Amino acid sequence: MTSDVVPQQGGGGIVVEGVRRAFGAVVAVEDISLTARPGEVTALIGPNGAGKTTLMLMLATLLVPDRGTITIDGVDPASDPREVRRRIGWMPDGFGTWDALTVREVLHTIGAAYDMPSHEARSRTEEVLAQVHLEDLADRRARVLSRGQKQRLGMARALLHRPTTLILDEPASGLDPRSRIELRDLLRSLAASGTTVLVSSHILTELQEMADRAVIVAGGRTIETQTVEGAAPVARTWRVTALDRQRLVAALSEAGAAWRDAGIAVDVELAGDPEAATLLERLAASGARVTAYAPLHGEMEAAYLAATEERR
Ligand SMILES: Nc1ncnc2c1ncn2[C@@H]1O[C@H](COP(=O)(O)OP(=O)(O)OP(=O)(O)O)[C@@H](O)[C@H]1O
Repeated sequence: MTSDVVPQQGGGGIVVEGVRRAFGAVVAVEDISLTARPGEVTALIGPNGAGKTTLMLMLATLLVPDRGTITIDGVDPASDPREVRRRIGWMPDGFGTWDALTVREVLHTIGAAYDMPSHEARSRTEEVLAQVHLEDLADRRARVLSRGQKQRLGMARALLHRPTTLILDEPASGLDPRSRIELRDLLRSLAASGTTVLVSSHILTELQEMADRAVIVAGGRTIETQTVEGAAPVARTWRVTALDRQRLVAALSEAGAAWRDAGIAVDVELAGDPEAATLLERLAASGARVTAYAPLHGEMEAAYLAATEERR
């Protein structure tokens, strides 16, 4: 094993087709298909128990599917787990570390596990410590790290061997606001340099800014895949406030808009952004003096709510 970036065979990225995995009578993943492309950040989102972690464990070679196929850079994790482990950086949701070692020693040990020559493991350790902003804590014992600091160490571990593919299960949980922004920027820059990034999270506002594509799963099945830019036409609620509420309500009724009271504001259901723009023009002309006009949920949140509504 070396630390060089591994050339991709054929179609790179992650391709999952019709995958199922049960634990006895519990079907954790029923039928999931998805593609995560090199150079993109793909968000894996879905309710608790949807099967996201189980799928990621299969991608990370730690579980074998009962049915369906998985390839990572064209390699099947079930038949060639060693090769897949060379290509992937895996950050589980909660992981143990060697508590007696320092942060730096943990990374040196990981480097050795990837058969990196010692000098290379050392220089690469310094690079990833800088990438995740852990330089100042490099000589602390891993056991005294805070939760967010442990998350950053997990990210450093995942990056150490320069994987082509990152599989990250809730990497932002426990991170403070600045660290979240830094993680987002890091993932974007890794994607820009050709890495395939698959990331699960429940924080949709954050994924909205980070991801190119979202795959929504529920009940162990893929229920929707969409590009983040393509998410805009979804129907969603817009919250409106105006200095003259009476005129606002009259103008909404005149426009035939479906609205309801929301305290000092009014919530309006609109089919998409073009309808929102047209309504805003009418409200401006009505003399209601609109002071705020914005969607209640981001595009990804709205798409998620719509896609998962009937499964509640
Ligand atoms: N080893 C196991 N044995 C039995 N059931 C399991 C096992 N692992 C997962 N499950 C079940 O499979 C389903 C999917 O779990 P999974 O952890 O993959 O969901 P998730 O989408 O990651 O959820 P969350 O968002 O809460 O992390 C759940 O109902 C869970 O209880």
